[in-house]
Order: sequence, then structure tokens, then C-alpha cells
Amino acid sequence: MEYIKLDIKKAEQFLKAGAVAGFESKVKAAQEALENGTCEGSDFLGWLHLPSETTEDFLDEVQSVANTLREKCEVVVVAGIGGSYLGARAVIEALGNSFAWLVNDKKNPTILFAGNNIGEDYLFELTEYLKDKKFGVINISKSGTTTETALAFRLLKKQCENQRGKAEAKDVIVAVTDAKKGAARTCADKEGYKSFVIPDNVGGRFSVLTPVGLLPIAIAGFDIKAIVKGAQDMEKATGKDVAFADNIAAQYAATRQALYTQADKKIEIIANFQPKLHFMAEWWKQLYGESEGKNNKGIFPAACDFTTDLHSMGQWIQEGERSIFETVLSVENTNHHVEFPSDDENLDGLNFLAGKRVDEVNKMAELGTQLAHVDGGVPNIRISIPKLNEYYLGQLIYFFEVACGISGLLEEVNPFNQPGVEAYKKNMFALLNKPGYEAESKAIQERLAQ
Ligand SMILES: O=P(O)(O)OC[C@H]1O[C@](O)(CO)[C@@H](O)[C@@H]1O
Repeated sequence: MEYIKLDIKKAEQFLKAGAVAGFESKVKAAQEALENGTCEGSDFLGWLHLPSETTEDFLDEVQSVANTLREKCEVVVVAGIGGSYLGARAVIEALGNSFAWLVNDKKNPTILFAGNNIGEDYLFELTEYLKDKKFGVINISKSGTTTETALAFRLLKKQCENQRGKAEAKDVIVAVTDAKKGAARTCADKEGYKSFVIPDNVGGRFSVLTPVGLLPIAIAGFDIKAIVKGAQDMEKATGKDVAFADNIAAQYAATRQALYTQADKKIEIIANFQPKLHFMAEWWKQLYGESEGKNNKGIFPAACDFTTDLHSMGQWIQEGERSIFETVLSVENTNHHVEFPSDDENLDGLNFLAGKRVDEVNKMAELGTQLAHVDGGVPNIRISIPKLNEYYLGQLIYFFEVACGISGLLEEVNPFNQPGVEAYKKNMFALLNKPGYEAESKAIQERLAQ
């Protein structure tokens, strides 16, 4: 097996010579702080050695619960938001058939997602679709109190019980939540649902390699042992004793921070040339945005799907404000083979492509884009993934997590909290007159009346 690779040469050309190497001692200090638990947010470092601490027995237990849902359900709804949703979706969409919901071969249950928005039409349409389906639900929430997720779960639980009866519903509803606290835990214990614990020391956005991600991924039919193996290998490859120059997580973190602090690049666009990676970028956005965006600092994490967005955002990237850099997720080998056919009439003038693989054209688009954007003043970091499979996605996930921990510490923020997320929740609860928010309700009503 290979490793994913990092190429920073086309970013370094925008920096003074030695700028990335100049971060070596700071990176070392960050790695030591993570390892020794001496950094801010040290209560949330459970992800750091999670891969190597995950046992085969535990994965067998996750797989066995997944198998029960696979046997008993045509559809499984994954209820969760943010870190309790994006990792599972990222992997399932990266590995699954792009038209999974239309494929009716009964090999795998259809996986749907809910609890990640408060769209009334979304929930109406979902519950309508589920009316004649044998469906199950995974209720995923670390806090167990997140409004979006709790709202969807309340609807889905009732519907599942109405359609299958309470006794059968009990076998197809699973909770992934805190060991002791929160409504999701109380409900699971009261109803006797199978449940998995999200460790206290693993924050939501770092939880994809816990049952938060692994259970839905296993239900979707993917190999969770291979994902964890990929993460374990990356844990070794990015350990604190790996030399700075050889440690791709250290290099990525240092390059980002060099671009941010020394070249005034405030926005990182993660770009992919495979539509299957759209949700990987969404997961990455939360990981980096929630970890680094605080104390009025932080690189803004943005995402583009190429070549799609080259026809919408391409102009801005090529010639807009020069405050961006690009990190390209490049997949070296596709899983399928499609060649352009020849056409006698050649009305579209594309016969010069006849016999070529579609991926060859995509790769030339990728290279052409890289050259054009670098010429246009956009530093380029490239992450090469040998192939989209479980093993390499496991590597990629852990790589991004450890690089994020290092990068946040280089930025001198606590990468493991998210205090800013509470502001909208507080206002929403005040506006909805949630019990316990009486003073806030009064204050917000007075403010709105002004
Ligand atoms: O798992 P929970 O507690 O429902 O939280 C979901 C998401 O919401 C946040 O807490 C922000 O509100 C994220 O950090 C987290 O990933």
C-alpha cells in the first residue's frame, strides 16, 4: 500500500526561501504539546491515538450492529449535524455509487441524512418518502441536545414506531451519544436502544473514526477495518518523531500558516476534481473552520468542485482579490474505465479525444488549472490520493485531523473548542421562549422592538 502524498512546491514559490522550514521548531513544540496534553483544549485529545487504540473486537461490535440494520432496513436515516454527520457522509459519498439512491439492487440499504437542517419541506418530503419503507434511524449527537437533530429524531422515532410497532422499532433505532448525559442518552436508556458512546475526549469534528462515522459507513456497506487501518498507518507516518521534512501533516500545517502569516493569504479553497469528494470538503471545512476561526483570526476554509465550479468560480479564482490559496485533492486512479468514443460525423470536433480515458482529460484539466491559477497568483498545495477506497480515506481523514491540531496551535488558538457556535443558539432559544431563557427572551424582544 502507498501513502497519500503532499506537494507544496507551488505554494513555496509564493513565500520567502525557507519560510516553511522556518516553522520546524514551532511545529515540534505543537506536536509535543499535543502528545503530552499540555496545549489548550487538552481535554479533547482523544482523537490523537484513537486509530491505534481501536480494537478489532470493537470494530466487530460496530459491524454486528450495522449488520442488523442492513438486514432489517431498506433505508437508514442518519440523524446528526456538523461533526455528528459530515464525516459519515463524506466517506459514504466518496465510496458509494453517485446514483446510490436510484440503485435498487438491495445489496445495501439506502442511506439518507436528516437532523442537519430545520427545513420543513425537507422533513415533510423525507417523512413522505419513508411512509412505505422499512426504515431505521441512527440518532447521533455528542451533546444529545442539538435542536436540529433532536427535532428530526422526534419525528422519525414516532414514524418508525407507528410503521413497525414499538418492539420492532427498538431493533432498528440506534443512538450514538454521550455515555451519561443528554436527551439522546436518556431516550436510548429508557427505550432500550442499542447505543454507542462518543468518548468525552473526542470533539464532534474529530469523531468520524468513532461509531459516529464508522456505524453509518458500515451500514452503507463499506469496510470500516480498512478505514481504521489507513488511519493507523497515517498515525505512524505523522507521529511526532517523524522528521519535519518527511511528516506531511507537519508540512501542510506549516505551509498553511506560512501563507496566512507571511503572504497574506486569508482563504484556503479546497478543490477536488471528483464530484464524489464534495462532502469530504464539507467535512474539512468544519474541521478547520471550527478549529481555527476564533480570537478574530483564522484562515477561511472554502471549497470548490472542479471542473464544475471553474465555470462559476473560476473567474474569481483566476483574477479576483489575491487573498486565496488552493489545496487540491487529486485522485491518482479512478475505480472505473470509460473511453471517449469516436464519431464519424465529429460534429462536436472531439475526435481528437477518441480512445482517451475520461480521466486523462480530467487530469489535463487539473494540470491546466494548477498552472493557470499559479500564474494568476494563487499558491497551490496538492494532496494526491492513490485511489478512492476505504484505506486511503482513512489515511486522509487522520492526516487532516493531525494537521489541523498542529495548525491551530501554530495559530495560537485552542483548536478544540467552538464557543462561537453558541451565539446563534442562544438567540434562537430566546426567540422561541425556551424555558430557562426568560431573561434572554425579554432582552431580545426589547432589542427587536427598538
Ligand atoms: O454532536 P452534537 O452535540 O449534536 O453537535 C453537533 C455539532 O454541533 C456543534 O457542537 C456546533 O454547534 C459542532 O461542534 C458539532 O459537531
